[in-house]
This record gives sequence, structure tokens and C-alpha cells, in this order.
Amino acid sequence: MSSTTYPRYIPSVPYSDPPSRLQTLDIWLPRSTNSSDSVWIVYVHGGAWRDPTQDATRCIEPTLNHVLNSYTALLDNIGGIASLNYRLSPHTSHATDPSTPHDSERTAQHPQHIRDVARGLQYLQREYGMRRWIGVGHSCGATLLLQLVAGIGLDSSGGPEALILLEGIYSFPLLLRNHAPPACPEHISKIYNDFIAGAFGTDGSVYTAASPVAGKYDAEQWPEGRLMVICHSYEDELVERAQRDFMCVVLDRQGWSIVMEVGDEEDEVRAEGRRVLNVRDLKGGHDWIWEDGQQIAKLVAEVVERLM
Ligand SMILES: N[C@@H](CC(=O)c1ccccc1NC=O)C(=O)O
Repeated sequence: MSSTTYPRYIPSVPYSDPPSRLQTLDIWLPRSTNSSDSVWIVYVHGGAWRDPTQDATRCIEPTLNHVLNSYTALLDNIGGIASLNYRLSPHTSHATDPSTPHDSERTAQHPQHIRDVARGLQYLQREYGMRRWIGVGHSCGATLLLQLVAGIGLDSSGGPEALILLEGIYSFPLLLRNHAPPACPEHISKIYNDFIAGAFGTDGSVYTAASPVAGKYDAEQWPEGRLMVICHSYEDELVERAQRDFMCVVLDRQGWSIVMEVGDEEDEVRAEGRRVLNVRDLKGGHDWIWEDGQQIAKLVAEVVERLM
């Protein structure tokens, strides 16, 4: 007879019916039972909605190792850690793994990505009793988490208590404008146009409506929201600071209290009804941030502690 031991890692769990290759998630459980107060961490990877080399397992691994090795006290408050895959958009020019037109896992278009993410979260709520949770998203993973709480491309939305947003894309029109010639070389501009068109089609009005900056983040739309930590590194060579600045303006207008400094007394998320937006600078290049994972683990530990 086999007994289940903890901590327990469960890879590639299908969350859809019928199951499919990328409608899966990885779960890490610290123990067999959870108190209803415990918080889940849900990671959503980036890769411009199309990069086959950025998946749920690989992208959370460095962060997960830091959490498990360096923040062990934290685990008492964590119900589980999950990392989501979602179906991707085409990437026919990928150097090592180009997509083919008949691969239904790699021909997705908005709102399929966000609907997959929402389905994955519903699965965790249904099958693992996930109640309280914190979303962590890198690049287009940050975009997807804001679309989720704003209900962009969804019939219903469901709420994390906090979001950690890393090097995210929040306005598609601004991203394309900031990567247009002559300031940006033609071949680079084409990459941005290609992945936005791959993920959202070629109708520019969709870009505006689907951008997180067009969403609502007030207490009516997202009642569970208490804390957002929105992060950017000046060394990010792919997503520019203006994306974060634009998102902060939108959140400020919708009643979020911006706190720039660590340990500022304004930063009191325990106060009833307070919605705090922390703006943080990270170090390192766009992908190095998740490849290294140390800064992400530290942020996760901090946010869990502040919510408890
Ligand atoms: N590695 C990606 C590129 C990528 O991820 C990216 C490029 C520019 C700006 C943002 C990006 N990723 C966001 O999720 C690709 O293969 O298309």
C-alpha cells in the first residue's frame, strides 16, 4: 500500500474537460489538510502569449526553490502553490519549436488565454478548496491577472486578495507606439506587432478594450482586492517603464492608495476597506527576474505576511 507523503508535488494536472496538453497546472502542497485561513499562491507565466519555452513548471521553479529553502516559516500559512499553463497563440518563427496551424494548443486567441486561466482557478477552488489566494504574474502573466480581476474577456471574475505584477504589459496600444519606427528598428517593431496580433487579432479597437488600463479595479468590481505590488526593473530590455506608470495612474484614479516606499506608515493593508498599491523597482533583465526568482520569492513572503 502506498502512502502519500508531504510536501507533495503534483505536475501537469488537467483542469479542462476534455483534458489538453496546455490546459494543465502544477500543484505543490505543503501538507494534507488546510485551514480555511491559509493562502494559495498562483503563478501565471509570461512569454508574450506564445513562447513554448516558458511554461508553468520551468517558470516557477527558481522562485519555488527559494520559497521552499529560504522562507520555510511562511509555509505554515500557505495552503498550496500552483502554476498555470494556458493555451498559446501561434509562434511560427520560433527558433527551436515553431507552432503549426493544426496544433489547437498553439492557435489560441484572446479571450481563450484568460478563459483558460479562469478555468484553472475554478479547478483549484473546486478540487482543492482554494479560497484565499495571491496571484503572481510575469509579463503577459501580469496582464492576464489584471484581465481576470477586471473581468476582461470573462463572464464572471474571481478575486485574489493580492497581486504581484512583474514587468507586465498593461496597454497594448502604448506598447506598440513605443516600439514603432523610426525610434524602434523595423525588425524589432515587427516582433511586438506580431505577438499582439497573434494574441488579439488585427483589430486595433480590441487592443484598447482588452488592455488592463481599460479595466475597473474598484471595490465593486473586485471586492477581495487589498494589495497590489507592481514591479518593474530599469534593466528590462523588453517592456518599458511607461507600462507601469500608465497602470498606476489608472489605479490611483480608481481609489488605490499608492505607496512608493517600503515600510511607509501609509502602507496598512489590515485597515478595513483599504486598497494599497505598492510600486517597487526590481533588478535585472526581463526574463532574468523569473530565471533567478529570488526577488519574486521575497515579494511572495512579504505579501503573505502582510495579509495574515
Ligand atoms: N520570448 C518571447 C518574447 C517575449 O516574451 C516578450 C517580448 C517582448 C515584450 C514582452 C515579452 N513577453 C511578455 O510576456 C517570444 O518568443 O515571443
